[in-house]
Amino acid sequence: MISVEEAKNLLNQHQLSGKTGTVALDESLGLFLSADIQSPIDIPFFDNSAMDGYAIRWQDGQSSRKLRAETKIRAGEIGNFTLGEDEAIRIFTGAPIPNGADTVIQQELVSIEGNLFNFDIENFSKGANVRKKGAQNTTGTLIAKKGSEITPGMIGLLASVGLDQVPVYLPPTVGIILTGDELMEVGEPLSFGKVYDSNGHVLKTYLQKLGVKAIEIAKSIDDPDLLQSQINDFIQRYDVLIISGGISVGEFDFVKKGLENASVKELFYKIKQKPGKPLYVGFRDHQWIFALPGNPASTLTCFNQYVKPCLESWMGKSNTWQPTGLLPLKEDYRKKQGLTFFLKAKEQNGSIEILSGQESFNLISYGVANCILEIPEDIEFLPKGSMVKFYKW
Ligand SMILES: Nc1nc2c(c(=O)[nH]1)N[C@H]1C(S)=C(S)[C@@H](COP(=O)(O)OP(=O)(O)OC[C@H]3O[C@@H](n4cnc5c(N)ncnc54)[C@H](O)[C@@H]3O)O[C@H]1N2
Ligand code: MOO
Repeated sequence: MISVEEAKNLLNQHQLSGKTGTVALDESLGLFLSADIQSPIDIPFFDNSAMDGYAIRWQDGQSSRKLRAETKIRAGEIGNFTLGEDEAIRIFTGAPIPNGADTVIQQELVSIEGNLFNFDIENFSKGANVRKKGAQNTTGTLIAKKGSEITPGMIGLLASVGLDQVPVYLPPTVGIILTGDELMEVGEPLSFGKVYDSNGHVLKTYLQKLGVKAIEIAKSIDDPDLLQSQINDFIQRYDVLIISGGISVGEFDFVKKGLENASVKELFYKIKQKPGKPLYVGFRDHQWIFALPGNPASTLTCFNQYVKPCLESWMGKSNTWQPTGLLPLKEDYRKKQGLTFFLKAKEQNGSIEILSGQESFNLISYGVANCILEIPEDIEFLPKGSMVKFYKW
């Protein structure tokens, strides 16, 4: 059995990265850029007004001038206007500045008497309220770096320069096999001896949260031949194979043998941790294979701690093994030495509360947990206030 640290080091050294490609801008949220982005155009594309008001020529140097009443320049205007000497032209936010003008006086700060436009010149400087062409970026400027996460803000930036397709690291395709004769689908009345499948729902939705779209789930009864044919089939068709359950030492745990038969190379099996001790990770060519212990808390914890960082690095994210941070414990904590404990916890107001209901079958604490806490193998007691590593979902 290896330690948590050894397992994470092995995975980190064996990183697999995904293919690159392009996706539609609106499909790119949460993915990572696979190339630097240079702006194809100047933004703003033309000098335009930052206010509803009046465009003037500063050099006229007067606080009173003729209002050219027949002209109004709106946003979207494509006409070409020129400001005469000692003139002011009505203009609206986003509209192109007329030739000859260089300043906009905001409408609340002017007075109009008949055809005469007046303002207090002391309140303005040359260039006021004009958004200059290229002020955001000029053509060819590096606006986003390779490896950056595509956030809603990044999508706004890329849209502002007109990109409809975005170069990204493509997410892996994932096949999930859920093992166990006892599994029933949610929505049906539960029978004696059975359990609702929760792992399938956790894995599918957690993968979706990470940006994985191509997901297929198969259920397998505890029959070695059926399991073998499902493993063989999924391993041909998916970048990543995740199996839930059947990886322990019971008579009906056929997963490890099935993976060996499919030429999967074992990276490790069993970690000194609770929950999730019998975690198995293997690989084949450019594929990850994760066999997660079936207990629900073990599946979720192993996904958060091991599968998620591997898939995030596949998708171009960096530093995926870092904890979210360190925070002080709200109460004393005691455990046995020898295993790293991952605990469901709640981070709130700068401290960490360990929740009750930590058993491997018990999902109650997961309903309120917003992070997983790591207590190292050699620790027996941590007094209140001790700094601990935590990992957000
Ligand atoms: N003799 C030993 N027995 C066990 C050991 C051990 O070291 N020696 N390890 C225990 C630990 S720790 C874990 S974790 C489990 C892992 O077992 P498996 O990966 O083989 O998982 P299963 O036996 O198939 O299932 C375990 C448990 O989880 C429930 N389950 C399974 N799949 C689902 C699902 N999709 N949704 C909800 N619940 C699921 C299943 O009904 C079992 O109760 O082994 C221990 N045993
Ligand atoms: O480690 Mo098992 O994952 O305790 O239930």
